[in-house]
Amino acid sequence: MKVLVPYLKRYRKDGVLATLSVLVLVFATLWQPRLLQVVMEAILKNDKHAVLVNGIWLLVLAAVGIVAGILNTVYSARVALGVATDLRADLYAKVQTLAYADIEKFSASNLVVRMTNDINQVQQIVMAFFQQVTRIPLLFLGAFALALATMPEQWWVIIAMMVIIIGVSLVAFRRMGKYFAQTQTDIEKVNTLARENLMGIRVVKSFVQEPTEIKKFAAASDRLTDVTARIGYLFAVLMPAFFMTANLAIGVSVFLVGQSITVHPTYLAAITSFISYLNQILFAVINGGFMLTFASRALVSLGRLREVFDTKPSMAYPTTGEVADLPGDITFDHVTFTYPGDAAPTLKDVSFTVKAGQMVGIVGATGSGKTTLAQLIARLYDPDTGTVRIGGVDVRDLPEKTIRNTVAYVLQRSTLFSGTIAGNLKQVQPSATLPRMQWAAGIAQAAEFIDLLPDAYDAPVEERSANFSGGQKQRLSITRGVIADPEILILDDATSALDARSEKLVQEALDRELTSTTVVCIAEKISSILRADEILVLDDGVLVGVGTHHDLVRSNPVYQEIYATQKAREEGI
Ligand SMILES: Nc1ncnc2c1ncn2[C@@H]1O[C@H](COP(=O)(O)OP(=O)(O)OP(=O)(O)O)[C@@H](O)[C@H]1O
Repeated sequence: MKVLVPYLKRYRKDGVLATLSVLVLVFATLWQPRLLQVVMEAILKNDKHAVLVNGIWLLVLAAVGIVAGILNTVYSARVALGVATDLRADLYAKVQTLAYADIEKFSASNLVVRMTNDINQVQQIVMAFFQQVTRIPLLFLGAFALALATMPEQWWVIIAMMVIIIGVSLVAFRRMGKYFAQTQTDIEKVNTLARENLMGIRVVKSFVQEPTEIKKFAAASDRLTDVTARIGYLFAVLMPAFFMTANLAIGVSVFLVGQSITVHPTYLAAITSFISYLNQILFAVINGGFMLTFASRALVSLGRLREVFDTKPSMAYPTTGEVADLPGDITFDHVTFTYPGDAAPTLKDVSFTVKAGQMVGIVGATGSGKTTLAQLIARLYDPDTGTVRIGGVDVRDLPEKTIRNTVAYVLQRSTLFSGTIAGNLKQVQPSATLPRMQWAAGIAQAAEFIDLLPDAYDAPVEERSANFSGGQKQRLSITRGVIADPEILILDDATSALDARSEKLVQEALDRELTSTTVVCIAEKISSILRADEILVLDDGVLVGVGTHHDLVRSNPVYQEIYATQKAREEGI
């Protein structure tokens, strides 16, 4: 609840108006049966004037009730929508402040569910709060008091009805709460399965996994159907049970009143309003039960939102001291790094220095720590011990903006954002002109295919850049990486989908155009880094060799083995 208070305060005025209108609505609801009773008494007495006057009042009261109901809905919706919109914006902003490791801990899809589903739950409960929280107790107590006042001798009928309804509600709504919680979990499971399947649809299809996937999805979907059906059954039994109890109470009252109607003819008018009050009590109890059920769901959602808001970013950046032109030298000084939750370190006591403007290759078996090393340069993680320096400065002393402006990181499967090619490039350099984009695309060997697109740089990029081939995506990602002429460019297996000729052209263009940029190239193929000024050889997280290709091929056993294996594969041995 604490999370919600500051947001509710922003909409205080709408909240007060919603509450005031609900007060008017309750008054109108409670007073209508009373007036109806007066009208009926006047009819029985054949007092036409009283019938007319009170009849008009009844209509006015009904109209006031309708207007108050509409106003209450409008103001409640304003508060609910406002709170949800602000919460969503703040949550999104908060997620942006989290470190890469923090986001991995939550998982991206989990954060999406929190930003959508959980915020929807909160929106619904805020709406219900302003519609029902004052209304239910006032209606319940008011209807109870007025029912007693109307027919005091029937007090035991009211009490008996209330005991039965509240008893049934407690049992039924508790069970319903459990089922609702179960639906939340099941919806998440169905969502995850659908998302995983659709995102990996190529793998699913190429391994003919459709039948297995369909079975998995059907099982999760059946569980969801099952629990939703249980809620339906409960409703199916609950509602008639409530109405039967109320009707039984009404029946008993009518029977008892019928016994004495000849002695007290005014009872005929009283019984009508008494029945209305019994129905209002029923309505209040049912709505109260629903409120409690929904509130318990919303509390879980609020807890999940608070968890994100309370997460302290595991990395802090200095906010001042931005450095404009940091040179691209890279130093690792006895760096050891362990992934959060892992027992053993992934990088062990790694030390090396690369001068600005050099090209450095990183090789090693799969899982030897190449990507991890690159991520430490871009400060996506901090080392356990040791120091990573860029331009002679510890990366922990650099503002985030300086690091992002200095280091461009191109991944093998980089994400392009849906929009246009130009839009993606301008995300890195908002001022990028067309000649600048053409220059960057020329380096990445992307210009030739972009020029063939009908809209060229304004060509659309679909979700997950599905309208481009693997090689085109890589070229576009490299274009985005070089457009701002970074001091350090990391190519993490970023040319794997390029043919040998294009890869060579990219490298030559990088040499020619980005003369002062340090290029860190992680490559599976040694042929990609033959020309590197320095090659780092990693073996199970340990830096076992540093040198040029010529040095290493003569003296480094790990490098020799990788080289021999690749040569044999190329020659088809
Ligand atoms: N986010 C992570 N959390 C925990 N362990 C991780 C994480 N990312 C990588 N690892 C582990 O760290 C080790 C090194 O991974 P890394 O991706 O750096 O290797 P790599 O040399 O780049 O491999 P490849 O050539 O296959 O890309 C692997 O054992 C991997 O399982």
